[in-house]
Amino acid sequence: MMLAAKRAAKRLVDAQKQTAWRLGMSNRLVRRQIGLMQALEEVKEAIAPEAPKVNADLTHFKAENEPMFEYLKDSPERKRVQASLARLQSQMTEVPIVVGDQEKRTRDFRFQVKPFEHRNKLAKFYHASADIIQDAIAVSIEAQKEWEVTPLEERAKIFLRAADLVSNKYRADLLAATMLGQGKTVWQAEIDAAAELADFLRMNVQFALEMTRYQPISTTSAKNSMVYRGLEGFVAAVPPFNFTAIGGNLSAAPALMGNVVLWKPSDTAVLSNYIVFKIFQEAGLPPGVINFLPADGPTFGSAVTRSPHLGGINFTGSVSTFQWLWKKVADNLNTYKNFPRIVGEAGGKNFHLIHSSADIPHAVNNTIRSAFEYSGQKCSACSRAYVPDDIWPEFRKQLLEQHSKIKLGSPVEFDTFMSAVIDERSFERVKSYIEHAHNSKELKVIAGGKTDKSKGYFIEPTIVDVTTHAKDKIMKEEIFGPVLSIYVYPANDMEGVVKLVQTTTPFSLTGAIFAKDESVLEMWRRKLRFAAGNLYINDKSTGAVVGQQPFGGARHSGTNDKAGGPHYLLRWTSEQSVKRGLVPLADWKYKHMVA
Ligand SMILES: NC(=O)c1ccc[n+]([C@@H]2O[C@H](COP(=O)([O-])OP(=O)(O)OC[C@H]3O[C@@H](n4cnc5c(N)ncnc54)[C@H](O)[C@@H]3O)[C@@H](O)[C@H]2O)c1
Ligand SMILES: N[C@@H](CCC=O)C(=O)O
Repeated sequence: MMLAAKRAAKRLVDAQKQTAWRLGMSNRLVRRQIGLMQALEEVKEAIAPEAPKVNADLTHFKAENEPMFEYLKDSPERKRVQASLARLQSQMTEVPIVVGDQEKRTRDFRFQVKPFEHRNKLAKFYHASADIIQDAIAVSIEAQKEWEVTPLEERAKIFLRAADLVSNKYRADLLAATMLGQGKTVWQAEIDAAAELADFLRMNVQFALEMTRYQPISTTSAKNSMVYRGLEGFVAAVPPFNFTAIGGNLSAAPALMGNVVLWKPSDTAVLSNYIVFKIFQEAGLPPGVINFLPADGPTFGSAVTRSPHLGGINFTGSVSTFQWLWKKVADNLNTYKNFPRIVGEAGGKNFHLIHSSADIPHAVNNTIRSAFEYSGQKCSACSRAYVPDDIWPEFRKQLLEQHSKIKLGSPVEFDTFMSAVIDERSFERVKSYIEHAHNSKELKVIAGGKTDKSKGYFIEPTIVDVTTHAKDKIMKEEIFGPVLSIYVYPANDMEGVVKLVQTTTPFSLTGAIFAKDESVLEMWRRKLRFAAGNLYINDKSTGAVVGQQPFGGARHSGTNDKAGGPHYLLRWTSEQSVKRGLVPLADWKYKHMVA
């Protein structure tokens, strides 16, 4: 692209020189002026983000992880994001409900605010009523007739085009909406709304093509085949607020496999999710395949679980919401045409387990990042750490030193490391855990601990020493905020600490072990086999990359269907086995029956 830009710029300069030289020669001047304008167009095209390109032949399609920008000072990518930030902040975007090709608005409107300046409204959106949700079900079932029989390659091309729009044309807007609406710093927005989203869209295409390549064995007497159908009915996609990419994936992955979808975005991520939805439209997704339905959670949950057409639920969020939905499905089981597929990724209480042989600065830096990046609002965030007493004094010193350098502030300032938590409900919940730590004789707040919601929902990165109380609720329950609790264990009690990690919480999402001693790593790996769906060795518990660390946990952390992995799409297809007989049957009797 740089070469093209240089060439176009040179043509522009040449055209300008010649224009000046020929000034006064009117007919040539006109031609020159035309040349000048053409050259200007070329420059604009060359410096603009690349236009989407989709390979027409997908036979050997292999997806690659999206390269990431760093947003250094004065870089073109930072300027693009700054322009998008300025634009989105200067207006209030209106987000309609979209059912089929119809935009809808209701009297029940709300505003999405910036978590770090909650008086500022970013978007106005409308909640869909139960009637609109019913309409959307009917529209989607109608759309399914054509979409489900559209060849996979055709569906795939739409999502590949969408991925290119994410990587290029709308990258800056997606980042800006995620920064302003969900309070992410530019880097956190880049890994989510650009890289992870583009990766989900492309990798899912590769996985779908690979999966559907499987065909059963045929013989001389029968030709066998496998048909990869969508589910009969619609899929309800219900994402959380914290990852723009998850909204895109929960809706696009089922749609890629021939399903129709009702996508209910989170109220606190509605703007970024709407941009993703618009990208799907621009990429060519037919109306009604994915319907965009901001709504009150229980209203949406009740409406979709009441419908006989419910084919599946693709959920990510808290355990309590997931359990609520599952119970509703159980209550309505007799009304469904099919057993709905239920995929749910839920919360975590993720651990960093550190050994005496660990590289201390490495473990400290990883713990700071995992516990506090995006204010601890990742399902994978480290919120409990186990440090042996023989290295604790040094570990503590380094941890507090690094902690003191963290900047808590507005995410639109590029030196900010973490910003406000998402909303007042979350602020109050996290604050209650910090107050519990302040008030408990057994817990000691050793860093942070202050909160302030006057301007934004700010909570200091907080570190709690749980000293003797390894099973305090602060070590057990998901907090989903910037609170790290540390238990200092006797270095010689390796069995004891492993048991604590295993049994303290009902979750099993992510966990990290830090040691240089290989025998310890091996032993911990074996003993913690069921303690984490994603286990990290000498690396932090956050930051799973699509196609590299397929993501998900078991126990109360979810159904562990591994988004970003090759098997996820199996949940969104209902296979049909077809046998075609090739040889006429001349006699119904078996050979052993004939004398
Ligand atoms: N395991 C994972 O992959 C993963 C990834 C991201 C987030 N999470 C989890 O998500 C949670 C944070 O997200 P959140 O606060 O948005 O979660 P949440 O459970 O409050 O909400 C999730 C979604 O469910 C909707 N909802 C709420 N009640 C509903 C109901 N009765 N019926 C239908 N929908 C309903 C919400 O509006 C939202 O869209 C944390 O627990 C975190 O660990 C898990
Ligand atoms: N992809 C994320 C997990 C999503 C949960 O919030 C990570 O691994 O950090």
